[in-house]
Amino acid sequence: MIEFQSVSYAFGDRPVLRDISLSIDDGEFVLLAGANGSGKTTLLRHCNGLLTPDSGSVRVDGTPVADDPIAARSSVGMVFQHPRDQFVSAIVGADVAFGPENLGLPREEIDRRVAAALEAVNMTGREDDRIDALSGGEQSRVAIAGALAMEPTHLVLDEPFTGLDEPARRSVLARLESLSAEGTGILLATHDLRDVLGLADRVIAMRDGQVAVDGPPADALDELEGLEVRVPDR
Ligand SMILES: Nc1ncnc2c1ncn2[C@@H]1O[C@H](COP(=O)(O)OP(=O)(O)OP(=O)(O)O)[C@@H](O)[C@H]1O
Repeated sequence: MIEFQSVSYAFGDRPVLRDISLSIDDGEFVLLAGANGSGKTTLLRHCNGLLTPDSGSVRVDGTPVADDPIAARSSVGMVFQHPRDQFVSAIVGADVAFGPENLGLPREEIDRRVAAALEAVNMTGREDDRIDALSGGEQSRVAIAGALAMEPTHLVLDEPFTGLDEPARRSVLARLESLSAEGTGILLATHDLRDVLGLADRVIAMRDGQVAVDGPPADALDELEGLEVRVPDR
């Protein structure tokens, strides 16, 4: 479980998160919506200690992130908006294998995870490709594969579908759905709820650093008006 307790955070004198309290259960599939600048990325970056609250606390599986950021980083997989900053290797297979290798897993388990993660993003057989020769969408897919290969307890994704083509998007969505069914908590920030709403257990929408909407998709839809979120036609 990821728990935010009265979390506030400011960049300089600009408050960006204001007294956020919420928890994401294991296996829960949660969409995080809200206008540009409403605080979604800032909230996500608190989940594994990349940012530390000015007040309040964030706990992962009961342990305050501030007490054990390394544990939080291995339990919470993150996929960021700008994957270029996320790569540690020049080659696809080596990059995706990096996290599992750091966990000290046996070679065959690493190979299994890399193959499964690349399959989930429709990049089977691309292990030897150079990352700098990939398109932006392909790089995003490698970044997602890197997080999947860690098989984290929680997965946090910031606009993961930007630049992905339709088959890749469908494949990633299917993988997220099965991970959620297997018990992985998923927190996915998006402006566009159209494809993902059917998979979600819950929608949280932010406005000016606060939680404006929090509920099951069917209830949340009515409340999203005015929050600059694209919703399915009804
Ligand atoms: N490094 C930073 N330094 C100063 N201000 C920042 C920084 N990062 C974000 N902010 C400000 O914090 C506010 C919230 O930003 P955040 O990126 O969390 O919003 P968001 O909801 O993820 O937006 P988007 O939908 O555009 O990704 C914005 O006003 C932004 O300008």
